[in-house]
Amino acid sequence: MVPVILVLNSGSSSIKFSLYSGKCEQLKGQISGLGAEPHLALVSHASGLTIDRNLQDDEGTSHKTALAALLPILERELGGRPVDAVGHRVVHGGVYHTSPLKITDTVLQDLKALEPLAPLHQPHNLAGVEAARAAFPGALQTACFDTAFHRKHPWVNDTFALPRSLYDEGVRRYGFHGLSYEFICSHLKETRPDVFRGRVVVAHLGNGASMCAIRDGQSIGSTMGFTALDGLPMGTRCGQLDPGVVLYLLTTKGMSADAVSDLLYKNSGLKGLSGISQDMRRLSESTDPRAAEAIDYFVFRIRRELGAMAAVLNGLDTLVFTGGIGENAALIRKRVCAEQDWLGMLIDEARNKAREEDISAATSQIKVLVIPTNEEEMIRRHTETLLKAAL
Ligand SMILES: Nc1ncnc2c1ncn2[C@@H]1O[C@H](COP(=O)(O)OP(=O)(O)O)[C@@H](O)[C@H]1O
Ligand SMILES: CC(=O)OP(=O)(O)O
Ligand SMILES: [Mg+2]
Repeated sequence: MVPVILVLNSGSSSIKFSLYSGKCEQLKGQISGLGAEPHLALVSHASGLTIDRNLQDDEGTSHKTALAALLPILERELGGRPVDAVGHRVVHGGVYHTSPLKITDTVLQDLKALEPLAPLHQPHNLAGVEAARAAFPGALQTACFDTAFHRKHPWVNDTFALPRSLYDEGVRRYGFHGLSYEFICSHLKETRPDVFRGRVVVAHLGNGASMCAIRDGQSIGSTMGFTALDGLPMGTRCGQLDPGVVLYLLTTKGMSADAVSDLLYKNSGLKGLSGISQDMRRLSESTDPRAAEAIDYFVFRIRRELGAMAAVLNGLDTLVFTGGIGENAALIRKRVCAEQDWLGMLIDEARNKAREEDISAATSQIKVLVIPTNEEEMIRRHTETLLKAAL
């Protein structure tokens, strides 16, 4: 029998979901704007059902209520067919979870303990697990980790220069967006094996944003660290920060730990710098100079990290853009790739605007690609493997 697999990717303000019959995607959608302007968009390739509507107040207040609104729709779509497995994106797997696994009560407890290290994601990921366990009690539940892809990166990229005891207790540079990087690698391996074997930097630029240096499909290093706060500035997260700033906020300004956490996770990044929005589309359309400055900083940090990664990789063969901004914002791609003569990197304006997969100019020494990521498909593959192993 072809297995039915549901994938849930619960993010900071959204729930992305896909329903598969075997390898075939049957339905895909997302609930966005949770807690603000919740919206449900869904397309079923199987039944032709499309939904594109705002959620009612009581449906969109939290991840839990949104899932409760979604589940009857999925059940109708399934028409009585049981769900064999539910695959979940779990952002933080800590030191020990280095590959996808079946969720048991013990695993769930373990993952809950990591909530403080990913407060924007982990509680929502696990709320998704609990909702799915209640709705589909017979189904295998799996956790697929954002951190797993990076666990074999070199020690120099895994550690901070802190006393060893902290490393030993798990204060490490984990790195995130691993399911996205894994998907990009599998796409490259299949369609461009020469590129796959080379020196690759992937820029996953979405509401959360990070970059990863990759060789032979292996993570060499990434911009995110112990938490998903580090590295590039994001929609609402600060990115790289002198830890002295945190000490200043706590001591001189007397802020509470919760207030500092809110500041760094929810009110910094593009939102904090612009004072307007966390949304790149809105900032790009704005004439406010603060919006332009927020974008300047975003682009500056990407270029800086690209230089650092090219140095670590001893050169660069390919740059890949992905994520909501990487896939859709031609102007950001153009600005990241402008004046990169030292790298010999040049993009073709027309191809960039048309969002072709290969946007490099004919004379460019570096390939520049735009590849839509698919974290849900990666979770499906892992879940299918675990399902087969469980039979
Ligand atoms: N056409 C576009 N131009 C610029 N930014 C865009 C465009 N489409 C989407 N984005 C941006 O992509 C970001 C969301 O990326 P996404 O990867 O979907 O986020 P998440 O991290 O929540 O999965 C938002 O900042 C949004 O404004
Ligand atoms: C890890 C992370 O930042 O995820 P997202 O991009 O979904 O916010
Ligand atoms: Mg994302």
